[in-house]
Amino acid sequence: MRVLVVTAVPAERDAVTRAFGDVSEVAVREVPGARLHRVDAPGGCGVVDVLAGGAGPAAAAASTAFGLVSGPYDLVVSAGIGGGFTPVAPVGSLVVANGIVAADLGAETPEGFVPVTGLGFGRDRHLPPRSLVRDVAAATGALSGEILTVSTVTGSAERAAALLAAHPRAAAEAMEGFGVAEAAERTGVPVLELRAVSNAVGPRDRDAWRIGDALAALTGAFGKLIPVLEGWTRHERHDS
Ligand SMILES: O=C(O)c1cccc(C(=O)CC[C@H]2O[C@@H](n3cnc4c(=O)[nH]cnc43)[C@H](O)[C@@H]2O)c1
Repeated sequence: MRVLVVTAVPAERDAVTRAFGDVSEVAVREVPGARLHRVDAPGGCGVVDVLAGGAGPAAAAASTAFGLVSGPYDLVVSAGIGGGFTPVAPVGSLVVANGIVAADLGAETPEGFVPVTGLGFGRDRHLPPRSLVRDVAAATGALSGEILTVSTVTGSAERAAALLAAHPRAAAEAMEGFGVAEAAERTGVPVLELRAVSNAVGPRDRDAWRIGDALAALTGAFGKLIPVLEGWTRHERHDS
């Protein structure tokens, strides 16, 4: 099993690698355009490469594309902290995406926001494998829902309400998932997005972000994830 995990910042990357042991013992591999932190999956069942690719969908897409060069990979995971929509995804909870949605990719019109698909081109969502989402949710306790990819962190109740009106199945928002998925899709590699909720989506209150708790939840989730990913890549990848 070979998995590429893409986070935004080094603190998130280290929260992932910490699930596999001492961060100081992680092997660093430089590949053109990306720096991979490689850990051995428990039980000798493969490798997990973790990449802090930068914030936002463009940085995420570019760094994922470079990271994929060192493949082949069975799966790409967009992971990190994120904002949770209240009351579905409270601070400290985990969300696994059953849809990775580009929430602000489109056009404003007199009738409201229209996604690129409504304009007749592009795509505005990627769908992770259903059986994998189900198994990851069961193993980690994550709830499954749509995770919105936004270029601007939501900072008002009005914007949160508008996003929910446009995407009623949204559970969380973050800034990289759609970019990671766009790169993965171009090489035919399945994608997953997993977020630990650090803050509520709504009026900006940076002091209320529980980043440490969310990073700890991310570490805990990855500790439970590997047997699921290993089973899925071995048995189910081709029929889900
Ligand atoms: O300051 C720190 O110590 C620190 C440690 C880890 C991560 C951070 C970040 O700021 C990560 C930025 C990353 O987080 C996602 N995120 C988190 N909350 C939201 C949100 O409400 N709306 C959108 N994105 C969110 C996002 O993917 C950022 O790239 C800081």
